[in-house]
Amino acid sequence: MSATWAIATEELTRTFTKVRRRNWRKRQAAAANSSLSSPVKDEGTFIALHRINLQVRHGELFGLLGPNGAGKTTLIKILATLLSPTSGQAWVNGWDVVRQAEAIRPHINMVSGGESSGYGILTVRENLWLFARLYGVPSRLAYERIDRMLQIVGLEDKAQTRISHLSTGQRQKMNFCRGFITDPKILFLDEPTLGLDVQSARAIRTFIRQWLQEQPGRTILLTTHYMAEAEELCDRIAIIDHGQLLACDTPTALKRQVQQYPRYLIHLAPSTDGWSRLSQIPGVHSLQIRTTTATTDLKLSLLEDAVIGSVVQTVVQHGGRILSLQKLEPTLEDVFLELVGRQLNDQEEELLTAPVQTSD
Ligand SMILES: Nc1ncnc2c1ncn2[C@@H]1O[C@H](COP(=O)(O)OP(=O)(O)OP(=O)(O)O)[C@@H](O)[C@H]1O
Repeated sequence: MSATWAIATEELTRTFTKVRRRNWRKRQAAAANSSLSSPVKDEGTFIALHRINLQVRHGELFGLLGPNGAGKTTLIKILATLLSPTSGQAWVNGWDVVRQAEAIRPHINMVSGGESSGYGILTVRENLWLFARLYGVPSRLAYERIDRMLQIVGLEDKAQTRISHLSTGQRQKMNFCRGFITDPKILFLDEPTLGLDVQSARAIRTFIRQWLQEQPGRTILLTTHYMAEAEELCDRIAIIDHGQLLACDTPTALKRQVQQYPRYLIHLAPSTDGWSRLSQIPGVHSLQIRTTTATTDLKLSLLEDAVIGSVVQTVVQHGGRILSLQKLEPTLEDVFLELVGRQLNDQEEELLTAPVQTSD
């Protein structure tokens, strides 16, 4: 495969062997007392990645979105040459991840949210300098980059602090800096803003964009649980679940896939009137009614935008007091729900996907 793509995979598959540990200790003891060299294991195979075909362009910010256990980290580890595929192939900058791992490594870097890398007795600045030197970055340039990065993530006052004295979030910020000080051509960011406060996460997102714009050709593969983050940052997004690639496109194109009809949400002052009559209006495709103590919410899907006029008229004629009316644009959450069958972030659940309580 030529270097046309920053990252490419073909039928990439990774399985893990499941070892059932029933009676493990008993069997170990039995083996120790017998001529058997090791206990017998019941084994099964678990498919973490199944025939993934993916192409990421040079200069792209490409997102991997998927629930826990979807296979995101496994994919990143294979691309970062830390794990071998079971079958299929993968290339980074045109090099094969198995046969040409040595060629790939100087040009990539990887940051995993929540990792605890580094040497506790060294300070933040010393740790980062050490990593930069391992990649052959000249000492002065390394210090320049370190100081810039620490400033960007707001960690400059901790530069001389031993990393064993850092909080989890501060350590995460340091790891983020580590990813950039080697100026990689291709960077793997696995949940880079996991657990960070809102302001720090925003600063990191701004920097990621800026870093890509500074020099064309740099590529980032990012995994995140945060839909808004994926939507804000990524040029294209791949949605994976149970090791399978379910969709891959720009956020706009993905959202277009799930919205067939224009949708509207009307908040009414609480009322008990028979709003199900709205579904009789020509052009109303579907209607959901949800009643809370504060409002009666009508979610409508219409054959065309013009129908909203008749809906409003009917509501007013029947004494409905409209508190607000909004057109609902599809979100990545809708796409995810449609493809995966459940939400990525339960806490982000909103009216759009909440069960309809009544339909009077
Ligand atoms: N070394 C391993 N041995 C056995 N199973 C593994 C191993 N590594 C990962 N798995 C399994 O492979 C599946 C995919 O894991 P992976 O870490 O890639 O998911 P993920 O999408 O990154 O999830 P998360 O969002 O929770 O980090 C999981 O079911 C996991 O239990």
